[in-house]
Amino acid sequence: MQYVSTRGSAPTLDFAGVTLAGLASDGGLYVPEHWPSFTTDEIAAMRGLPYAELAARVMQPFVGDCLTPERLRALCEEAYGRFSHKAVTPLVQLDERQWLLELFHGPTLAFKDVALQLLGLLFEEFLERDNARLTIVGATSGDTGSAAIDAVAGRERAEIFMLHPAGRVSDVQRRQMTTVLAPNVHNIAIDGSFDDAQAMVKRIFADDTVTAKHRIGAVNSINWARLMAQVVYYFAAALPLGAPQRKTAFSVPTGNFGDVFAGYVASQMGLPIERLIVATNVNDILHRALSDGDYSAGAVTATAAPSMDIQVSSNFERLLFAAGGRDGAAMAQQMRGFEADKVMQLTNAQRDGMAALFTSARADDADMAHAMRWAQENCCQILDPHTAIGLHAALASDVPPDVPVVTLATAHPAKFPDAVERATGARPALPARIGDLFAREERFTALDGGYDAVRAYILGHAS
Ligand SMILES: Cc1ncc(COP(=O)(O)O)c(C=O)c1O
Ligand SMILES: N[C@@H](CCOP(=O)(O)O)C(=O)O
Repeated sequence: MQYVSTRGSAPTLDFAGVTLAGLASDGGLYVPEHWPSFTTDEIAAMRGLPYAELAARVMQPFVGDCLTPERLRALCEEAYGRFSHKAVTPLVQLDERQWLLELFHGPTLAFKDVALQLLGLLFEEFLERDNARLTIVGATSGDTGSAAIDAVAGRERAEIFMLHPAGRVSDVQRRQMTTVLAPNVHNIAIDGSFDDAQAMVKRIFADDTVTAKHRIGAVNSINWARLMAQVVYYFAAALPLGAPQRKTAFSVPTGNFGDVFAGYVASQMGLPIERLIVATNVNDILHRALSDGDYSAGAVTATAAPSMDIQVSSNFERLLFAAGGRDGAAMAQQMRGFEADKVMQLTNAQRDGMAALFTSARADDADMAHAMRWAQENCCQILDPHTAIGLHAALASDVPPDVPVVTLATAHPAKFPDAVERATGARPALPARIGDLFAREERFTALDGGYDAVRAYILGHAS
């Protein structure tokens, strides 16, 4: 399998190449040059497989000959062996048609672990092969940071610089990052929003002084391997609900559009998906883009679901490219316009390409709290704020009544105890394995000098 950039002018790479490259050199995002697909019989034969085996089967076409099937399976077994639930991503029934897909049983309690546990191993594999080192630069609104740090801490060939917006992640999220004291981990609190942090990361990739000295890598969902690993759990959820004979709908709490784009990829591979519901908080650029074609970024508003406090939604570019006819030159021009003005109108082709599969909904903090209470009162389930936004959208959707609706439960409620307690009166406890989180020493550097300060810090500390 070869990968092409959404902006058309970066070199074509194989899977190992895109995994280590992260962002394409023309500023675009890598996507497979075509979507591999499974037949109905091949999908039916996946039913009942252990998660690691299912993962290897779904991902093999993307990996191509960069890993043997046996090696890919071994890496999946190692990655998913660290999850605290044997099913890895268990399905929980809420009522006759509503389901939750619990994606938070990994080491850092959010869906990011599903991809990042594997990505850490893939980095090691490919860096060993090239006898190379990688300087990872990432941005987080709370969950990618800890999952990436857990996956990379202590590794020989990689170091990580993780930028988070100061004061805009929960205390648990911050401590999950800043209490990891491994020498190859550098936490940086920036003065700004997640969007500012993400823009700095993209600038680092384009900064010749930095890239001349260090090979820069990505752990954010700009890295194709992140999305590839997330495709798997759409299969894991749909198979027990009747796929490939029966369709499933998914409601996906969305910020950077990685998780829901993985659902789009699953549908392109032949998984029968009735609908992908894009659920946003009041930072609703994606809801506006999908409902009336207006992709214009305003200021980021802080909400009770801080990981989705995002206005510039990186992976939307992958959907615009795929749904709009795969025209790299046009995409580059459209994105240059957006980067300059923060305003973009979707083309008719792009809107038509999305209309059949995607709908969207927006939830404010009151809607979120209402959904949390619904789950608590009707199903004895305590949800985290992001999952509750997904459930709000699922309950409000007009999916046909015979189609099961699966909400992706993207984080453990204990990551957001204050918001959960405010909405439900229940204060979720941290799982025992991180029960001492608030007693651990924290280490991070606060930088308020914008891009130049971050760049100088990385240049001064990268080995
Ligand atoms: C808990 C949680 N839910 C949902 C999201 C949104 O996922 P995505 O950015 O892939 O759209 C995030 C962050 O990205 C998150 O951390
Ligand atoms: N919500 C994310 C934001 C970064 O998204 P990513 O999927 O592109 O890494 C976070 O928790 O950091």
